[in-house]
Amino acid sequence: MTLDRPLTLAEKVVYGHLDDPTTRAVRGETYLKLRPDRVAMQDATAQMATLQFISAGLPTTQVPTTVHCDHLIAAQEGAGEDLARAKSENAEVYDFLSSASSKYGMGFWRPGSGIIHQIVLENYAFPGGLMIGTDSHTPNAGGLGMVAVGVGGADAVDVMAGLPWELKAPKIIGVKLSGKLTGWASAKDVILKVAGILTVKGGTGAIIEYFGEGVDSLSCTGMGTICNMGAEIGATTSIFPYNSRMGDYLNATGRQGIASLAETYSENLRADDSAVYDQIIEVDLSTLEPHVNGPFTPDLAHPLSQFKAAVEKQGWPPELTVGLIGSCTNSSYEDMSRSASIVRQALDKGVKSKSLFNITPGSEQVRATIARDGIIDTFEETGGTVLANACGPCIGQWNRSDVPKGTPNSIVTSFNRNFSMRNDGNPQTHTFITSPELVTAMALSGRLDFNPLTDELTAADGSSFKLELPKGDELPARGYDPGEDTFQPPMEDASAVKVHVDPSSARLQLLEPFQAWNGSDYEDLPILIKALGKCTTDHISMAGPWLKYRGHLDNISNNMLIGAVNAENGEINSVKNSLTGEYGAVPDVARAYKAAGVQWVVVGDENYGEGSSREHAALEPRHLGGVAVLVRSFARIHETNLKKQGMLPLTFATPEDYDKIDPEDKLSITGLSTFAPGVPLSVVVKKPGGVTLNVTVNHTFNADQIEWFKAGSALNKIKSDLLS
Ligand SMILES: O=C(O)C[C@@](O)(C[N+](=O)[O-])C(=O)O
Ligand code: SF4
Repeated sequence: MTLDRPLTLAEKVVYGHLDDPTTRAVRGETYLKLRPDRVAMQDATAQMATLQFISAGLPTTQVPTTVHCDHLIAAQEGAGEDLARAKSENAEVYDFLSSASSKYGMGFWRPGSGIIHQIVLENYAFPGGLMIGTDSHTPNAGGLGMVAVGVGGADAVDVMAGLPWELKAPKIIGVKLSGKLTGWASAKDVILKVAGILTVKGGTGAIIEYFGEGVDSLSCTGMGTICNMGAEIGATTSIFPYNSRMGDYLNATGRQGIASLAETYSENLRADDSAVYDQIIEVDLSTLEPHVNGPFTPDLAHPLSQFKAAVEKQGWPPELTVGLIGSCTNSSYEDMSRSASIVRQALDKGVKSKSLFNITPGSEQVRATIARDGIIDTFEETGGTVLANACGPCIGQWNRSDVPKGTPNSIVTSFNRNFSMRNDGNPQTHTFITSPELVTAMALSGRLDFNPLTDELTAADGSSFKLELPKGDELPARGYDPGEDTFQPPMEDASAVKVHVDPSSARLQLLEPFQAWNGSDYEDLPILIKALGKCTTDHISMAGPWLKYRGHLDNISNNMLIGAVNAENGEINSVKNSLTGEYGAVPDVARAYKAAGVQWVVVGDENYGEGSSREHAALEPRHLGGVAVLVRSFARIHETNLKKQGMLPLTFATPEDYDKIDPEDKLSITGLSTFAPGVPLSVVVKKPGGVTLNVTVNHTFNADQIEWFKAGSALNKIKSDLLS
């Protein structure tokens, strides 16, 4: 690609992976066909991706691919017991993924290995690379200078099948970092602040690229934290330029060769001096203070100095029931060692954690190293519970027993999301996000409004003391201890391997192809639900106890939209069946429509489908008879997932038109016979009294994607192309 302009780093990496190097890319407009270097899938999304790969009848993956078992391990007693229980409870799913990995040439990281994004950083990420992952926090690898993008399983299938991966050329938002972190501030606070500035939809369609002298004051894993949480502002991904901190991390994790290549070609691993950004945000690290974000949304940012007042004013429960450090966002050696230094200070004063305190190491390597270095002992000495190397409470895999469901309470985590009900299924749990260091300090005090910069703790002898600044090693001084080898490499000859799906299984179900479009407009469709306000993928396809059904489309569809707020009555999981006039659970009403041969639509608000890459949020409405989702705006991944599954993601040309539609209206989607890129469609809204109004709706389909819709799904199109 010959370009007559200076390039940002993100463009250098993206355009360097074009299928056709002559493509001329226009940011925000051109659909790029790209060739990723790698695919990573976590066990809760890999099942459906693998089932789609199997249904396409493809022989083996064409691109290096790994499967990571990290989401299905429920936290209850602690690492050993929880992992043993998970291996027993999830044996069927692990066997399916393990055998499919062998059969289709994928590496398999067994349960206990660690969280996908930490494993990727430790083993596979490299500066200048491009990868996709079936998890929205895939961007964590931006901490090693990679363009790493979260996608739905169907996108992964494209790449595993040897097809190019399609991405609309992103805008590039620059974040210029100056100064150096001081005091209690950490890398986490950079993204907590940026989230407050950009909000949960501010990064949609954009790559966030960090630059400036402040970059060099951040550790590699700290840069990973910042990139990881870029998913919370809807960013396609985030990326840092190559620097010595990345080199140090690559050397510490046995990748000296990559480090030396990156040093040699570092010019290509940073933006050109006069690169142009679509927007620039400046953050002075020297004045950056710690932040606490929440509750219920990751962009509700509170500088620590203002948080105590906010807790009081808002009436959030000030007692801190549980502090949790870890998750893919903050579970590095540096995170653990800095947190342990705070615990140690308190223990030396005879003070243990007043709140329950849970710790999830990011990987077996981190666990083994912090165990060797006495850090686990320190956590356990203060009463902490070290959980399995897994997602656990972050995704609701938490058999929580300290607080009855429905009880208002506050927890604080070093995670990346805090949506309602996400961690423990309790809508009254107020989850706040901050750095692991601050989580630890708050847990020691037992209070949500504890500020270590101003407040004191009481020592065992009754004296008061202030916590000193956290101290920790960015990398283990004695090197990493790899711990147990939990990796199953791809098999050389997998011809004898059988992938078995029991037809009577409750957790795995082979997929049936979706029906092709019938060539007609959609007439007088009922609105299954008009969702009000925030409707994330956790609202559309809840995780937690539903994670066990992620490989069984019909069973998991019983959680469809049960967390969405019905604009008609302000309730969740209660909608009117327009055939009977009775109210019922959303999935039940959808099944009643399907049984009656009635197709339906969903109406939604801003940033619909925010959050996870779980394509179940698109597969489920498709499976239960939905044909379109009409909203004010979409989150990127979810909009693509809806297209991939043959649904119509549509947006109001006039956002205020959302208010003109009432739940009992009937919608007709017209103009489909001339469905074309850039040509809006028209929705005829019929009110119960017979009044009708026309609403113009937009879409972002390109010509290829319109073929997905006509074929019934992208997979149907792939199969027909492969067979032709
Ligand atoms: O949906 C899941 O499988 C859990 C997940 O890791 C997915 N995600 O972020 O894309 C998450 O954090 O929501
Ligand atoms: S955000 Fe939570 S659930 Fe998702 S990958 Fe990270 S640790 Fe796992």
